Formats: sequence, structure tokens, C-alpha cells
Amino acid sequence: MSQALQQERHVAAQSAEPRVRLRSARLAYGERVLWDGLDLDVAPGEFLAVLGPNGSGKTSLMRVLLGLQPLSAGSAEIGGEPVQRGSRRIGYVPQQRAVDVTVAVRGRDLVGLGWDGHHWGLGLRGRRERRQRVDAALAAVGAAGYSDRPVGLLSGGEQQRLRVAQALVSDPDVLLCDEPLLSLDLAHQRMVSELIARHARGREAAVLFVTHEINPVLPLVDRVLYLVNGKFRVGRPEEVMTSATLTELYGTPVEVVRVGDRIVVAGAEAVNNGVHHHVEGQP
Ligand SMILES: Nc1ncnc2c1ncn2[C@@H]1O[C@H](COP(=O)(O)OP(=O)(O)OP(=O)(O)O)[C@@H](O)[C@H]1O
Repeated sequence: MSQALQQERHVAAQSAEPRVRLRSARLAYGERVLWDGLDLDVAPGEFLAVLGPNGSGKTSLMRVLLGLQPLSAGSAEIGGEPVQRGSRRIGYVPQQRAVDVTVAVRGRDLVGLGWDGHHWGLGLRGRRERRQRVDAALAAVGAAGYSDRPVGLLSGGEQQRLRVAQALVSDPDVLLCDEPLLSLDLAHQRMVSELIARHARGREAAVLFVTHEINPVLPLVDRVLYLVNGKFRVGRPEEVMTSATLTELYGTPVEVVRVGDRIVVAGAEAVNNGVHHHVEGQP
């Protein structure tokens, strides 16, 4: 995205009522503080990439917003209301887990669950609408051709596209995506990330997109939340993805280089509490 357009969207985003709001948010498990003092507004239509090494608390943040994990301090709101379990406003693409081969449910039924969870009283009209919505969501992720096959027999990437369709089918205001690009080939990475970004812009939804690799989504990202070992930084990619910022966050020299339109993070191994973590551009 051009810097001018990004700036313009950022300004517009600032003035709208946020879809997601965290204030002084702290999450600790026992002695271990994942993050503290986190203030974050995610505006309608905004695409926020959530980055950070293993164990930095990215999935835990999703769980907080889903109402599944209470904060240790501070507040979390969706659409101006305190977070709650089963919110109709949220679409969720969970981190991928392989589906057992014995699972006989069809792909279209899995996507239908994303609709049923939010709609009651299926009359004839309701059933027709459900079918249309499910068909549209399946087509959008390129899953129409295999939607009648048992989910357990599908490839990891095919299952992942169904999860994305399930999250989108009810037109959520907030999309929480936990590594939705895992198992997808490059063409489908692009298809899925553009679909999610289009949903954000078209439906004024806020997207929180957890990823280990920013490059596949870099053109779509408005801001980045980077979490490392209890510290964090929020800002536009060019503000956060710098040698100075990542060196400070990781507490060890990290070099960030722009190669064409890609960001390569290299130089030092990011070492956190003696544990080697994945850094962008490293295997
Ligand atoms: N309910 C819990 N009780 C105690 N510790 C937990 C709990 N849930 C998560 N943790 C720990 O908190 C840390 C953060 O976990 P989380 O899954 O949020 O990290 P993540 O950033 O999503 O990591 P990854 O990139 O590996 O998916 C991990 O060390 C995890 O073991």
C-alpha cells in the first residue's frame, strides 16, 4: 500500500469508533508476564498484523478477545462492549490443527456451522439464505469443488481454506486469524489474505492477523503489533520493522533489511530467555 494511502487510511481509522479496544491490558500466567500496559484500538477496516516469536502471547491475545481467557488487568472490548464468549461479531480462524481422518463431516457443513452459530429459526427462507451464504463463502476460498468431501480426507491447505470460509460466512465485524496462511501454497496465501483484506475494507471489519511471516501480507497491512518476551510495539510496518526497534524488543542485535518489496530480518539470532525463536527470513 502506498504511504500516502496508508496515512490517509490511518487517519480515517483513528477517527472511527474502534472495533477492538484494549486498555492497560495485562496477561500473566503466574510469574510470567506475556504483555502489560497494552493499549490498542483497531479501527473498522483496519488490518493489523500480530507478530512475535513462539510463546510471546499472540494466540493468548486472540483468546482474550474471544472471551476465553480473562485479562490479569485492564479491559478488552469488542464494538464498545466487554468481550464475551460466543460473540456474534467475531469470525475466528483458529490455529491449524490436523483434522482426524475419521471425521466424516463435509466441508460445506463445517462452513455452515459458522452461519448456524449466529442465526436461529431456520425457515424455508432461512435455509435458502444459509445455502447461498455457504456457497458464496466456499466459492470465495476456492473450496466449492471439494465441499462435499469429508473434511478428514482433505489436505491441510484445503482444510485451512474451509476454516477461513467458516469465519467469513456470517460477515463478522472483527476477524481474528491465527496463522491462517499455514499449509497454503503461495497462490492460496495470496487468495486468502486478499479475501480477508477485502472483507475488512468492504464490511468495515477489523482484522487481527497473527503471522510469522509479514511478507505475504505486507501490502495489505495497516499496522503491526510486535510482541517479544513481555515487550511490544505498535505502529506502521515501516515504524516497527526496523533494526533499532527489533533490536530493542529482542534485547539483542537484529538487522532489518528491505530487499525490493520484502522485509528480511536477519543478522542476529533472536534469543529470548535462552530459547531460540523464529525470526523472519530465518528457517
Ligand atoms: N492457560 C495457560 N496457562 C499457563 N500458561 C499458558 C496458558 N496458555 C498459554 N500459556 C503459555 O503462554 C505462552 C504464550 O502462549 P501463546 O500460545 O499465546 O503464544 P504464541 O505467541 O501464540 O506462540 P506460537 O507462535 O508458538 O503459536 C506460552 O509459553 C504458553 O505455554
